[in-house]
Amino acid sequence: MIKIGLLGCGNVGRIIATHAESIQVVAVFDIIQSRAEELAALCHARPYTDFDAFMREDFSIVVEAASVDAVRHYAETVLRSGRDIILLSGGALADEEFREHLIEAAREAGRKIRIPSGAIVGLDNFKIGQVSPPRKLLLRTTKPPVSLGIPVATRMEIFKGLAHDCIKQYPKNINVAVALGLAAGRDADVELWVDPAAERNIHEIFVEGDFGDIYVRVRNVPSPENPATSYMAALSILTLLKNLENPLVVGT
Ligand SMILES: NC(=O)C1=CN([C@@H]2O[C@H](COP(=O)(O)OP(=O)(O)OC[C@H]3O[C@@H](n4cnc5c(N)ncnc54)[C@H](OP(=O)(O)O)[C@@H]3O)[C@@H](O)[C@H]2O)C=CC1
Ligand SMILES: O=C([O-])CC(=O)C(=O)O
Repeated sequence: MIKIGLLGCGNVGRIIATHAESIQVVAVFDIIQSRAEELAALCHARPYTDFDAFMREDFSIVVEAASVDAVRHYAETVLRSGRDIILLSGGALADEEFREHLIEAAREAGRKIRIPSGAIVGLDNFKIGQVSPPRKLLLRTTKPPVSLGIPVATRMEIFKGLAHDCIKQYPKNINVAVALGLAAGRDADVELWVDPAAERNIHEIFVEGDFGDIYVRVRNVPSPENPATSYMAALSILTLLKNLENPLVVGT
């Protein structure tokens, strides 16, 4: 059974801890002690607020479900300790210098950085953009006011621009845009909308290239404990973990 260390004991961390069937959560880490203790009790793991002590535990993979800042602070140490890392806050990799540095650390340590599809779908075949660059790559995200923490009376566009700028302003809401760009091999254009009529977190992806065109719409149920985060993002991590050691690999 794969042993994991869980970095971040919030909404996604809790879903992973309560659905950990094909994995063993050995240790959990959060800056808030009560959260770490509560989650550890759920999955019979050991709780830590001291990162160095957490890292002394016996696990082979760290699952990050914390924040863009946490990735910047801890990811390199994880890789250099000889562990793989799964990043849900993949928006941290929008910073090209940091990204290259982290990839180099992974290469030197012989480890892997994994970015799950998270709250969108189809990341595997958006990778065709690395072979045949798309003419258009746009993510239009629409969330309810509660997800963005922006109370509005009517539908409003709150950002239009490139993913690497959007993630700086909305680090808890648009990691998906950075993941899409990393898959497709170029920064994605982003429109971020807040809509009081929306009950779900909606991600629409538009791609055009030599292959033809794609339109994907995902209508995600917000997580009850953190409406900014779609429930599907947690399921995506659980699925990645379930398949890590499966000899049958489905998808590009
Ligand atoms: N790629 C994707 O498709 C998606 C990515 N995400 C991202 O996944 C991450 C987790 O989501 P979710 O569980 O809903 O978020 P939560 O805010 O519910 O949980 C995150 C937890 O990690 C803690 N934390 C934050 N920074 C650090 C740090 N530097 N060191 C230790 N603990 C830290 C938080 O503490 P505190 O509350 O005090 O900050 C909180 O307890 C977020 O960054 C989110 O934006 C979410 C959905 C989709
Ligand atoms: O969960 C979502 O819908 C997307 C999200 O928060 C993110 O990418 O950070």
